[in-house]
Amino acid sequence: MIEIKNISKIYNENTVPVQALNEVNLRIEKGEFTAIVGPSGCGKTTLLNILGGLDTPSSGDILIDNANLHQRSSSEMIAFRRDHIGFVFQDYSLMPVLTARENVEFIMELQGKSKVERNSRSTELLTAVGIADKAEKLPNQLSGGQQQRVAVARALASKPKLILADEPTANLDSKSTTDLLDIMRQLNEKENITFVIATHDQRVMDRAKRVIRFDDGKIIEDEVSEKNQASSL
Ligand SMILES: Nc1ncnc2c1ncn2[C@@H]1O[C@H](COP(=O)(O)OP(=O)(O)OP(=O)(O)O)[C@@H](O)[C@H]1O
Repeated sequence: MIEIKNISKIYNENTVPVQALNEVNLRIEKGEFTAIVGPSGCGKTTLLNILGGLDTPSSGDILIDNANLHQRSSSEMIAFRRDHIGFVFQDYSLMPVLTARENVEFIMELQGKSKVERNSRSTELLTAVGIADKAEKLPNQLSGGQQQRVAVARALASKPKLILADEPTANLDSKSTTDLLDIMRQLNEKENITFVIATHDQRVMDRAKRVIRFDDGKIIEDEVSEKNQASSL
């Protein structure tokens, strides 16, 4: 599904260029639940940003379902991201003036979906992440764990094939982390959504089907966990 071919990224903004990714090759199949791990600065966020079309590689190609991601024009890229990729960030990144429901529905509004359709989908998603009763609350009326659940529901609103999550559990307590991982794994199993998660969190690694370890912009280990495949859920 996703083929990362010889991707390198060099940041030239400072006097000394930084090579964040160094000829990375990787194939991620549909339905994977993959953790990208490694020390701070090893290139995890850079990889996710390039995979999500938020940043461009210095060289190399990314193919998603055989189509070259970065050969799109900027308007095509915006539409592709909106329709096919969901993002979950460490700081939740919810819009503070919108309720949980409105945050979830925002992308559907951009897609031109009717109010009835938006409402039914947001109810379904907020129920799936266990906070339907908080639909009319603003983000600052919710706990961190609840806000991250809204962020996951929002990421799913456009029915994406791929969710990219950057340190989604970094600000969560243990119970919220377990709950969030349960929700993400269930979505992965039931709807075959591919998850790629950059993380330092051992609890995420323990639940991942595959753990890819980076160091200094390169893959140094790529391990599939037999115990975390679907049958063990
Ligand atoms: N916009 C930028 N300009 C210059 N250098 C950058 C930029 N973004 C990242 N870098 C550098 O690229 C390297 C990889 O950064 P990246 O954020 O991808 O690492 P990371 O593995 O996600 O780190 P962390 O775990 O701390 O989030 C680091 O050396 C970082 O300082």
